Amino acid sequence: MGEAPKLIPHGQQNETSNGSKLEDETFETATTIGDKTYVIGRADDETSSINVRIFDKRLGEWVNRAVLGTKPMSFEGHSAVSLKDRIVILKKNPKPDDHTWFLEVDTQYVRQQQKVLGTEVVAWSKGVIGSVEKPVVISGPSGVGKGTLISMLMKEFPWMFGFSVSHTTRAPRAMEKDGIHYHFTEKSIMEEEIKDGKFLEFASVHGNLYGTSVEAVELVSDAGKRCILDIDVQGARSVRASSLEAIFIFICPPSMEELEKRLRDRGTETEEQIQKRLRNAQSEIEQGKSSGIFDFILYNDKLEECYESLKKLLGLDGYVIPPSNSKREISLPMDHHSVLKIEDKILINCNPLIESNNKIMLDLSSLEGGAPGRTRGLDFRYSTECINLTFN
Ligand SMILES: Nc1ncnc2c1ncn2[C@@H]1O[C@H](COP(=O)(O)OP(=O)(O)OP(=O)(O)O)[C@@H](O)[C@H]1O
Ligand SMILES: Nc1nc2c(ncn2[C@@H]2O[C@H](COP(=O)(O)O)[C@@H](O)[C@H]2O)c(=O)[nH]1
Repeated sequence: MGEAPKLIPHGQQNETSNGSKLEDETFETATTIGDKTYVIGRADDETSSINVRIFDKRLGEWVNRAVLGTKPMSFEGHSAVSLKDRIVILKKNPKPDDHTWFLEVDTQYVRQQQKVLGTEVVAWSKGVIGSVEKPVVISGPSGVGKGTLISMLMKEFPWMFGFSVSHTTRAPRAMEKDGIHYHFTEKSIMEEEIKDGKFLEFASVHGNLYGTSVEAVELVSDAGKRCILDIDVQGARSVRASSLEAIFIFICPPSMEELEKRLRDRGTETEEQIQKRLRNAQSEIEQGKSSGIFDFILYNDKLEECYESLKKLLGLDGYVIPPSNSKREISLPMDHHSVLKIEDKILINCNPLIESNNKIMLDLSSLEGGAPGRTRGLDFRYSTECINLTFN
C-alpha cells in the first residue's frame, strides 16, 4: 500500500466540488479523475519541467504510467482543472505562447497508445490560441512528385504551411540536410524511440524505416501553421486510424512508364532501388485508389495543372488569404490566480492588485485536436461575469 497524495488529506490544496484547484506552496496540485489522483508539480531536477505522479485510490498505491508528448517547461507554479478525460494546466508567470497545457488521461489517443505500447499512459498536449486548419497528409508512389508539389505549396504560402520533418534510417542524398529534409537516424535509436511512444506513425518503406514523430507535428502547430505530412500509404493508414484529424490526398502518376522516367531522371536511386520502388508503386497505387483511406486522388500529369487542383481542394485557388497578424492579444495572469470551472468555461481570477482586467474566461467548447500534437482553438476572453472568489 502506498501513501496517498499528501495534498488531499492535509488540505493543502482546495479542491472544490466543481473540480477547480488552488495551488499550494510546493507548486503541486492534485486532481482526481475517476479512480486516479494526478499530482502535478515541478520535477526534482534542474530542468524545471513538470512531473506527474499518479495515485490509484482503488489500489491505494502509486502507479507508473508512460508519459507521452513534450513536457511543459519553465514552470513557476500552476493551477489545474479537471475535465472528463484530461486536466487543464494554467501556468503562472507564463510566456506569451506557453500558458496552457493539457494532461490527457483518458482520451481516444491515450487509450489507443495504451493498446499499442501495452502499458498505461498519459499524454501532454500544449494549448494554442486560435484555430489552425487540419493537417494535410500527402501520399503516392516514389517519384510521382509529392515533394515537388509540397515545395510549391510551401513556397507560395510560407506563412500557412509547415512541413513535418520525418525520421528515416536511409542515407541522406547529396542535397539533403539533416533536420530539414529528414532527421537521419540510426535504426537502433529509432526503434528505441518507437518503443517509447515518440512516433505518431512509422513504417518500413523500400527497405528503410521512416516515421513521423509527435514532436515534428507539434513544432508546426507551435508555429501556428498547417502541417503537411509526406508519408507512404502504410503511414497514411496509421494516421487515419489515429486521433489526428487530417485531410488525406493520394497522388497518382499518369502511367507507370512516366513514373519510371521521373525516378530515373531524378538520378537519386541506384538501379536496384529504382526497381524496388517501382515494384512497390504498383501495390501503393492500388491501395491508394481502393483502400478508402484517401479523401482525394489527384493525377500528376502536367505539374502546373496538378498544383492548381491541389490548391483548389485546399481552398486556396483564386483569393489568397494574406498572413494574419490578428491573433487576439490577452494578458494572462502574471501572479496568483484561482480558477473555477462553470459548465464548459473556466473562469480565471487574477490578483486584482496586479491585473487591471482581472477576470479571464477560457471557453472549452471551442477546443480542437489534442495529443498527439497541440490542442487548438484556445479562446480566452476578458469576462464580465462577477464570481466571488477569495485570494490566498
Ligand atoms: N508533373 C511532373 N512532370 C514531370 N516531372 C515531374 C512532375 N512532377 C514531379 N516531377 C519530377 O519528378 C521527380 C520526382 O519528383 P519528387 O521527388 O517530387 O517525387 P516524390 O513523390 O516526392 O518522390 P519520393 O517519394 O521518392 O520522395 C523530380 O525530378 C521532379 O522534378
Ligand atoms: N510512413 C512514412 N513514410 C514516409 C515518411 N517520410 C517519408 N515517407 C515516404 O517514404 C517514401 C520514400 O521517401 P524517400 O525520401 O526515400 O524518397 C515516400 O513514399 C515518402 O512518402 C514517414 O515519416 N512515414
